[in-house]
Amino acid sequence: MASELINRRHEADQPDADAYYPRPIKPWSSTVTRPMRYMLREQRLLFVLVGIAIATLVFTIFPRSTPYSDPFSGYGIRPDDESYVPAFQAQRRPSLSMGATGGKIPLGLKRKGMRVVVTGGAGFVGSHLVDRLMARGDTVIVVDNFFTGRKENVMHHFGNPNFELIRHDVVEPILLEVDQIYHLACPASPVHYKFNPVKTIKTNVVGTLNMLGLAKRVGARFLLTSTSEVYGDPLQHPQVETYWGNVNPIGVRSCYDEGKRTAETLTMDYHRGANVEVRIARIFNTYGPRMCIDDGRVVSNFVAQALRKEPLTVYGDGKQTRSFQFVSDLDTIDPYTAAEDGGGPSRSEAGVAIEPYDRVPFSQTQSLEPQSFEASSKLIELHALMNTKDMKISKG
Ligand SMILES: O=c1ccn([C@@H]2O[C@H](COP(=O)(O)OP(=O)(O)O[C@H]3OC[C@@H](O)[C@H](O)[C@H]3O)[C@@H](O)[C@H]2O)c(=O)[nH]1
Repeated sequence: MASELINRRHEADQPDADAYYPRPIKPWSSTVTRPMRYMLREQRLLFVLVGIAIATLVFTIFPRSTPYSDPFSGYGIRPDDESYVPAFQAQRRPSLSMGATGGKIPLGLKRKGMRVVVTGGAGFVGSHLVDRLMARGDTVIVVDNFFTGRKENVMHHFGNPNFELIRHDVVEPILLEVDQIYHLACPASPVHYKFNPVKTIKTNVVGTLNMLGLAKRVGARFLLTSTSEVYGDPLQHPQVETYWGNVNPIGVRSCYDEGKRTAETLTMDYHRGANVEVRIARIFNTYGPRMCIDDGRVVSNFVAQALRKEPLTVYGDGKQTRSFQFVSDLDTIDPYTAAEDGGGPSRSEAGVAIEPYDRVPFSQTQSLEPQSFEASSKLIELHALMNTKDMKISKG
């Protein structure tokens, strides 16, 4: 009993671990003098002063001259590109470029060309457009997944500091700071777009959504390359831009026809709903250099068969008609800017009507749609269409 009491008293005498004891306050003189003594020891202060002097000297002799660098991604940024001013910087933060110091011309004033992205730019039509934009002095970023596009189509621009090539599928989002977006990415030959129909419509819908989202985000102007196939099997000839078409929604070509129609819808909805500046070009049958020999379209098929001295295969009854144009006409002829009263936003049709194939033997019969596309002989220049100022909006 006694021992128990003794032990308890012992516990009571122990200091309480949780109790708060303020630290003894140091005299103020030691708080000030300790760091000073530290600095003065071993000539540390001298070293600091010499460091400041060297830094001042370096910044005076070599003023800041590197251009703005994109804070978002590594895509397409070149430190040597002084003409590059991101769209959002030019539009929303003008004071940044105007306020650049160091004896150089402010970045915004040195800018020469546009910074543009061309999706599908390694393809047949896209690569010709890229040539045109490069010649104009633009900085061009080509985005292509090389499903039908080929590096050889743009290889002659490799090494040009104004050119960049990115392997990317537009069904995945991409972030680029650009002023203009030319959206061409999609297989265009019936053989190719029917190869994987789900992928084709996904490219048209999701891919176009992604690029429109980009346009909205960076404030870029957007051009959609649509197709004469939005008229389906037209009941009106030639097709005027206000004609809404006659399209089969469940046919084998629907992935492309309806895909492009949806892409047009999305483009207009982004324009009306998000104020994105848009252009839509409905391109008719185009042929020319860089078209693949196995492209599957009628011109390449006929040329390949003629070279091999084989009979030309004409599908169906051979009475179908198309409007054809040489690819350079799409990129070099003076612009026809559409947007007639009641028409969509700068919609244009390109092509010239030709006679049906009435003198070639046909060796193959198959059920086909549509029977004819006829443009009203309007020729457009894609890049000129993109740069038109007028836009008339359909009231329909
Ligand atoms: O070997 C062939 C190939 C095609 N044809 C016929 O020639 C016509 C043209 O066919 P193509 O395959 O060249 O192209 P389509 O006109 O059907 O589609 C094209 O139209 C507009 C563009 O946007 C697209 O690039 C493409 O889909 C069709 O009636 C087709 O049946 C042949 O008679 N023989």
